[in-house]
This record gives sequence, structure tokens and C-alpha cells, in this order.
Amino acid sequence: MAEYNRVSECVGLITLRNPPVNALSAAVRQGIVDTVQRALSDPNVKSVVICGQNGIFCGGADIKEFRSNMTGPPLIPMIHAIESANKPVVAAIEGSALGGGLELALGCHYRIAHSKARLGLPEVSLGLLPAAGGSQRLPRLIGVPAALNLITTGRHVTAAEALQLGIVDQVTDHNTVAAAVKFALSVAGRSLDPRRISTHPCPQQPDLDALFEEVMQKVRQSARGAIAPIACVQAVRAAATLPYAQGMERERELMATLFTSGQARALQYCFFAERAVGRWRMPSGARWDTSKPRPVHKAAVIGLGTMGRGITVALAQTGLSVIAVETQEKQLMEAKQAISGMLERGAKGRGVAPALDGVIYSQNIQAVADVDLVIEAVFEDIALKTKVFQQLSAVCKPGTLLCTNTSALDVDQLASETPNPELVVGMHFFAPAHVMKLLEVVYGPRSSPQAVATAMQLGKKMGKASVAVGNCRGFVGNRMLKPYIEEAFFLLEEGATPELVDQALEEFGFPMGVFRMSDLSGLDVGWRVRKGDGLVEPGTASGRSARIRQGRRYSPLGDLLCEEGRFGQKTGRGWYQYDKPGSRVARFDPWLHSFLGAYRAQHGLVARRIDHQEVLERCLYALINEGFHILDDGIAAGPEDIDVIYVSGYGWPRHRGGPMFYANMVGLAKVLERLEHYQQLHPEVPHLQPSSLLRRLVASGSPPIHKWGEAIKKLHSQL
Ligand SMILES: CCC[C@H](O)CC(=O)SCCNC(=O)CCNC(=O)[C@H](O)C(C)(C)COP(=O)([O-])OP(=O)([O-])OC[C@H]1O[C@@H](n2cnc3c(N)ncnc32)[C@H](O)[C@@H]1OP(=O)([O-])[O-]
Repeated sequence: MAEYNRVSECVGLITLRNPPVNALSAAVRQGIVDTVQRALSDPNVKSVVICGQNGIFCGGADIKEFRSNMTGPPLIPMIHAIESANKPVVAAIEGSALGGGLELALGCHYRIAHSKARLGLPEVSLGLLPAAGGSQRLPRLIGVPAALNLITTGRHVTAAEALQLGIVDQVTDHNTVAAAVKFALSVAGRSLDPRRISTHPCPQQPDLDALFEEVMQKVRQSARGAIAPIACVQAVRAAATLPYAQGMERERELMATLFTSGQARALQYCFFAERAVGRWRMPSGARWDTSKPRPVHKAAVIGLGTMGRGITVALAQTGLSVIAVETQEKQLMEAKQAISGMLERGAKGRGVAPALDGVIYSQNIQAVADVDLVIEAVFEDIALKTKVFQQLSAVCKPGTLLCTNTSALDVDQLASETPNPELVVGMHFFAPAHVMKLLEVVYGPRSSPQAVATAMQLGKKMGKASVAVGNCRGFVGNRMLKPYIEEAFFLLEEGATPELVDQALEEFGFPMGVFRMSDLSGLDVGWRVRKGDGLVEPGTASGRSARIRQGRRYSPLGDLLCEEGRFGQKTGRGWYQYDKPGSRVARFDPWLHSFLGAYRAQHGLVARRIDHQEVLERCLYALINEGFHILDDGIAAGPEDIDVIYVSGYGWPRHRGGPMFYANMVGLAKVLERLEHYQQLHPEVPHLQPSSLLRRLVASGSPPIHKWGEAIKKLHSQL
């Protein structure tokens, strides 16, 4: 797993071989130990170069090994042996040097990087810290502030930035290994003492205490309950204040706590889940690896409201040529200005030229005749969308893929209105579409695997976490959100306040609780949907019967607020009050509290004390329960799909892995028991009725989450 060659007569070249990213598995570590030993004991070898095969230096420790008992030589002494070597060791960095990979390079005496390489210590995003000496060597090399920035955010830096920071000694546009060999020859025989980073003190930093206090405060705020960023600050503090050996001991202690934490397990699960959703499969048996996407060179967006604009930007930023169609002239002009602004700002942030010429604007739908794929983003109205689809079917060249951006409408119904339903898929973007990571790719029973493959590939190109899901009301994300929001309304009726509910959810790790989120997105959105479903009635009736609609418990609280014109931030009033319409700082609103009191009195409800635990159990377990229904219905292929949707699109705290992972951590039997408990108390609430899949999983011994797929298949075959 590490190959040894002698090149240029006196350079020992060690090549890490562990595709795809040369992760430091036990075999690679053993290979490094053996080959370093061989190079150092060969009298003909004057210096050593370490590189990775296939254009990538090293992606770090092998994350898959973390789940099992670690064997093989440990990283720390291996890196220490390299640093203490009496011959210069040069790291030749191509592709990536991340985590343990960069720590290995920091143990080398010199680092040469290709100009396209990326370097970083991303352990924090896996719930860990750079614990092979990275937290101790990096601050010694580049100073405390820069090291804190890199280690607490886990961000990857370009080779140019790495050179500027002093992480690498040279950047090349040519063959990195050849440059490193040349460099290694040039430094052979030089004293290595100044190159052993662990022997240096950290560069002097004035007012160290104030700096750490400030960073710790910032990190605590943005961590939303994640523990790894805090441990990262503590480890760097050890580097700045303790001798190396003691700093290493502190690094080890902190890592030991993190390594076995549920948060590390959750974050590592997210890492693999994000990659697993790319290997999509449909109930028909169609799969990612047997379905070839169609090439997309030219795309179109129909309708340039908020969503259409964001989608146009996301497409143009991938380098595609985009036809942006809006029939209203004024809207078109406004959209053009807004899209150009977004493209310019995005390009500035990425240091590239804006793709302004990539977008052609038109008022005429005929302009899309020769595109390969259309994303329709007109107003959320089935009659209007149907009309647009019929026009598109008539205008577009044969084989053009027709995608609808919808958050709730029936993709099958729309497909059935076109002569080629196999070419139709849903693409549920989230606002703002050029920023939000999530994309639900919705297939119907007639969508062709090729259409799904094309939409999934396009999503990947746009940098989205794309998840293929079946067609149902609300798809996966919004379908699970419904019981969550309903439970929050019921809690208000029973005595909770928006502040209490939001605080419980924000302490859990959501960036915003359900009521602050509702104020942000607009209360009128849900009101319109409930009206369409025939649930909204005039607010004068009282008593229990007024709160049973369509045979189930219903809370009209949101409707009553809308009747008062309280639509949230945009009107300056909602569940909270705001300084003025459009303002973002939510403040306690005495009106709302007396309104809740009067509402409870009108309906004969007696407010009781509700604690955070109940808020979490009722809101989250109702949402999770819906997730089990979704799995049982085959709408999501596995728990990873649901979890990626919630982590990337709905603010579920990543360090809790996603709702299904969380259920697995809490214990399926516990989730079932609490749902049964609340269902007994609220029999008129169907979403508290435990899903049969949850019951069956518990009855079959609560298999761990990575075995749910097998268990679900087995349980289904027994039905
Ligand atoms: C004591 C220890 C201390 C130490 O400080 C701890 C660490 O180093 S923690 C580690 C710190 N390091 C990190 O956090 C870096 C994590 N890795 C990355 O950020 C990206 O993979 C990388 C940028 C390297 C390549 O991106 P890309 O080209 O888009 O490719 P891709 O992302 O699609 O991955 C391709 C395949 O490789 C797999 N795989 C990847 N890395 C690892 C790994 N370390 N291990 C195992 N497997 C890994 C990945 O699952 C996927 O498998 P599959 O079966 O095909 O789905």
C-alpha cells in the first residue's frame, strides 16, 4: 500500500497507493513505516519524497476504520519518525492533502504543492480534531490566528493560500513529483533542525488570552451545540501555551472524548450518507450505475420569479448556456437585473468572471425549441403548470427533458398531461435556489431512469446535495414538516409559547425554531395550502368540535393570525413582532400572548406547564414517525436519503446526523414508546400513531441504521 522506488540515483520515492483517495488505512501506515525505514537505512539515499498515486496526495485517516478496532501502526509515532529522520523528507502534494494527509505532510521537512491542490484539516466536520499532531504543528508553523481559522472551520485552502500562509514551501504548475525530487536533491545534506516543526515554539502573539476568549465565544455561537469546534480551540490553545509533548497529551485527551462521542458518529454518518444518496435507486429496480444521463449543453428556465431567478443563476454558474423565459416584460427586465447582480456577486466571491453572457432572456417560449432540458418555475398552480407543459411539449425538440420546480404539486399529474411522461421529473429547489444545497429530484411511476439520471447529474454539477425521491404530497422534506408544525401549534394550544417551543428547538441545534422560521417564510404560505385543502373555516366557532376538522385534530391558530394580517416578517407581525415590515429581529409580542390566552379561554383549554423535553419529543418524534411512513411507502430509498434532505435543506443539526439517525441513536424502542404515550393522550392526532415500519423494526430487535435497508426488504417480503 506504499510503494518504494529509488529515483535520480539518490532519492527514495514513496508512493501511497490506496484508491480512491490514498486514505491512511492500516496497510498504508504499515507501508509508510516500512518504506521510510528502508529509505533511511539505504546509504545511497540522500533524501526522500512522499507522494500519492493518481494525482492525490492523501485524503487523511481512513474514516471507515473508525468504526472498527484499529490495527496497524499508529499515525503519531509514524509521523514523528519522519520528522526525526536524518535525511530530508519532502511531501509532493497533488490533488488533496487533508486531515491526516496534511498532518503527514507537516511531519515532512518540506512541502511542494501543485497549483491545483487543496489542503486542510477538516476533522472538525467529522466531529474530531487533527489528532496526529496537526493541532500542535500547524499553529507552530503558521501562527495561532490562521491555525485557529483553518482548524475550527475545517476549510480547504488553495495551494496559493497555503503558500501565502507558509504551509507549503513551493507551488508548481508542472509535474509535482519531479519538482519535489529536484527540490529534495537540492536540500540533501542541509541541517534539518529548523525544519522540524514540533521543535519550534508558536510564533509570538500579543494578547493571547483575549484572542482565545474571542474565538471561543464565536465558535460556541456558531457551533449550535457541536462539541468538536470547541475542542479544536482548546487543542490550539494547548499548542500556544504548552511545550509540544504536553500539547500532544492534551490533543490525545480531547480526541479521546470526541472519538467516542455520538456527534462524531453522526457527522461521519453524514459524510457517507451524502455520498450514498448519489447511488440512487428507484422501486422499479432502475439504479444510478445502470442509467446513463443525457448530455445537457443548453437549458431553459420558464418563469423568472424568485425561484426561477435562483435556478437560472445556479445553472449559469455551471457553465451551461441558459434561455431564461418570462412572458411579462416588466418582470423580465427586473429579473435580468437581479440575475446579473447575483451572477456578479457570486463570481466576485469565487474570483472568476461572471457568466453574464451565458444567459439569454426572452419573452417567447418558442426560444426554448433547441434546449436539452427545461426547468419550469412558474407560479405554484397546477392549471398554469399544465398549460406550460403542454406548450413545452409542442415547442421543444424531441427528447427534451421537462422538469418542474414544485414544492407540493403532483408530478405524475403533470406528466400525464404531456405526450412523453417518461421525460418528466420534478426538481424541488429551495429558496434561494442558487444558495441552498438541497435538491429533491422527484420521479413518478413513468419517469424514465435516464431522466432521473440526467436531473441527478445536473444537480451534482450545480453543487447540490441531490436526492432522488418518489412522488407524494410534499415529497420527503415537506411531508415530514407537516406533523412537526402541527405539533408545535398543538403545544401552543396546550400552554406553550412560541418562545418556549423555539428555544427548545434552537437548543437542540436548529438555526431557527418553528415559529421564527414560519415568520421568515410567511404564514400566508401554509394558509393558502390549508385553504386549498378545505381546512380553513371562519374563526368564530369554539370548543373541541371547532378544532376537529376532516376527522382529526386541527389547530386554526395560524389561520387566525393570517386573518389579522399577521403574515410574519414581511408584515412586521407574526408569531413575534418586528420593528418594521421586513425587519429580521424577532421580539416578544404581548398581543400574541393575550391572543393565546383568549383563544384558550374561548375553546375551554387549560394551559399547563410544558417543558423542553415534551416539545422535542412531540415535534421531532412526529416528524421521525412520518419518515418511517415514507420509508415504508418506498418514497425514500433509505434513511440516508431522508437524513441528507433534513441536514442540507431543513436546518437539522448536522452533529445529530438527521432525523432517522437521531431515532437510531435515541433507540427505536424509546421513540415507539413515547409515540404510543402521546398517542394515548391525543388519540385524535393520527400522526402520533406509530408507523407500522417502526413497530416492525422494534419487533425485529431494532437493527442498527446501516442494516435498516435489509430489514425493510425482509419485512416487506414477509407481508
Ligand atoms: C488519529 C487520526 C487523526 C486524523 O487527524 C483524523 C483524520 O484524518 S479524519 C479524515 C480527514 N479527512 C477528510 O475529512 C477528507 C474526507 N474526504 C474528502 O473530503 C473528499 O473525499 C476528497 C476531497 C478527498 C475527494 O473528493 P471527491 O473526489 O469528490 O471524492 P469523494 O468525496 O466522492 O470520495 C471518493 C470515495 O472516497 C471515500 N473517502 C474519501 N475520503 C475518505 C477517507 N478519509 N477515508 C475513507 N474513505 C474516504 C468516499 O467515501 C468515497 O467513497 P465511495 O465508496 O466512492 O462513496
